[in-house]
Amino acid sequence: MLTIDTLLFPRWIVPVEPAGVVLEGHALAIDQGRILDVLPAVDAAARYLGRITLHLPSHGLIPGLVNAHAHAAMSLLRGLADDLPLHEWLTGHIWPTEGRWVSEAFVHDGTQLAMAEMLRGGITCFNDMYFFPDVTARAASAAGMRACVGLVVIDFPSAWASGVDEYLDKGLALHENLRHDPLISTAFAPHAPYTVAPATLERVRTLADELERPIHIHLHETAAEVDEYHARHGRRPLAHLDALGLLSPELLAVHMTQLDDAEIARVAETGVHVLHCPESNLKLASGFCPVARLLAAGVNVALGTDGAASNNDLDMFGEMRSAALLAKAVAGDAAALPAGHALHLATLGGARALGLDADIGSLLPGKWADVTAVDFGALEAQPLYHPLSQLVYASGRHQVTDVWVAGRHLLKNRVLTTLDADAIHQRARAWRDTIANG
Ligand SMILES: CSC[C@H]1O[C@@H](n2cnc3c(O)ncnc32)[C@H](O)[C@@H]1O
Ligand SMILES: [Zn+2]
Repeated sequence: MLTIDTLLFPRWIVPVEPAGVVLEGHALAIDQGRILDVLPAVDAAARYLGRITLHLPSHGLIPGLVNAHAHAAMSLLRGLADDLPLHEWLTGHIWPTEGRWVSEAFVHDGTQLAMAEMLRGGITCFNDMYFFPDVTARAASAAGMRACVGLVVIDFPSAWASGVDEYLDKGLALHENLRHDPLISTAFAPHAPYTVAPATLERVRTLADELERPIHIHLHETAAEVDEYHARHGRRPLAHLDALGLLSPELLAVHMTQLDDAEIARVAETGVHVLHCPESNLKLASGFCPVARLLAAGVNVALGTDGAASNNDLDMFGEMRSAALLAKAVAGDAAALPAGHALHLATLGGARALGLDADIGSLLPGKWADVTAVDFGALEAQPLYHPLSQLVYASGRHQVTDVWVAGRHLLKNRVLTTLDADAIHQRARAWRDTIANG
C-alpha cells in the first residue's frame, strides 16, 4: 500500500484525453501536486492510501477549466457600461474610467474578486491582459491559482507605464522576475493592431522570439475595426501582422470574428491559436467567430470570458454552452461543436494555446493535478444519460464543489481556502461606491 497525498473517488472522470472518454467507477490519485494515477476504484483502494480521501458519489471530475482570455481586474467594472458596441464602450466609457481609477490597489482588488469568481466556477488557470501585470501575478501566486500574465503594450500612457519603452522595459523585468514561478507564466500582450503601431509590433515579435513567449493580442474583433484598419493601412490587420512576421504558433489571436476563407487557411497554415470569447462577442454585437470552420481547418481554438465589463461574468460553463450553441447557429449545422469538443476548447485547447499542454488541460498521469469536481446530484441534473452532455448543455458553475490547482485544495465544498471572500466582497462594494460617486 502506497501512501499518497489525495485520493478521489468520484462517480465519473472525464479526462478529455483520450477524446470522448468518460470513466465510471474510477479513482484519481494525486501526489506531490501531480496526477499519479487514474485507475478503477477497486484497484485504487487496494493500492493507495490517501492522506486525504474524498468520496464524491454524484460528481464528475474534469480538468480545471482554462480561461484563455481575461482582463481579471475589470471585474470591478462589471455592469458599468452595457448595451454598447465595442468602440463606443471602450472609448466613451471603459478607457476614461480606467484612466481615472486603475491603480495597484484597483488591480489587486479586482483580480482577487475575479479569481474568487473563477475558482468557484471551476477555472484553475487564466490568461490575463491588463495594466499592473506584476500585481496580477502576485495575487494569483498568493491565491495558488495558475495564470499567464500579459506583458501589456498600448500606444497610450497609463498608471502602469508612460509609453512604449516603459511598457516593454517593465514587461521584460517582470518576465525575468517570474521565470521560476511554478504557477505563473508570461506572454507579450500588445492590445490590438489599432492601438499598437506596426514598429512596436515588430519589436514585440523580436522580443517574443528571443524569450520564446507567446504574443496575446485582440484581432479582427469587429467589422468596423477591420474596415478602418484597411482604409488606414491598405490591408486588413491579419495581413499586416503576417507581413510583420507575427503569424506563428506563438500568436494567440483573440476574437477573430471577421475571417474569410483565405484568412482561415493562413491561420491554419501558420499555427496561430484562436481565443474565442462567444459571450463578449454577442454582448458587444461584435460578430461571430467561425469556430466550426477553424476547427475543420485544423486550428487550435481556446475559450475565454474576456473581461467582466463586456460579458458580464467569468463563467466558463456559460462560455462552453454559448460556444456550442453559437457554433451550431453560425454553421447551420446541429452537429457543429458537440459537447465533448466544447469541453476540449475550455481545457486542452487553452492549455495548448498557452504552451502548457504537457502540464495541464487533461487528467493524464504526470500532469499537474488541476482538477474540478462537478456535482450532478441535484434534481435539475436528472436523468443523466451522458455526463458530457449534462456538463455542457445542462450544468452551471454553481454545481462546482471542489477545485484543486497543483494538488492544492483551493475550493473545498464551495468554500475558498486561500482567498478571504468577505474581504473581497467588501472591497468590491467600496470600489463601486468610489467609482459611481467619482
Ligand atoms: C492594455 S490592458 C487591456 C485593455 O483591453 C481593454 N479591453 C477589454 N476588453 C476588450 C475587448 O473586448 N476589446 C478590446 N479591448 C478590450 C481593457 O479595457 C484594457 O484597456
Ligand atoms: Zn479582451
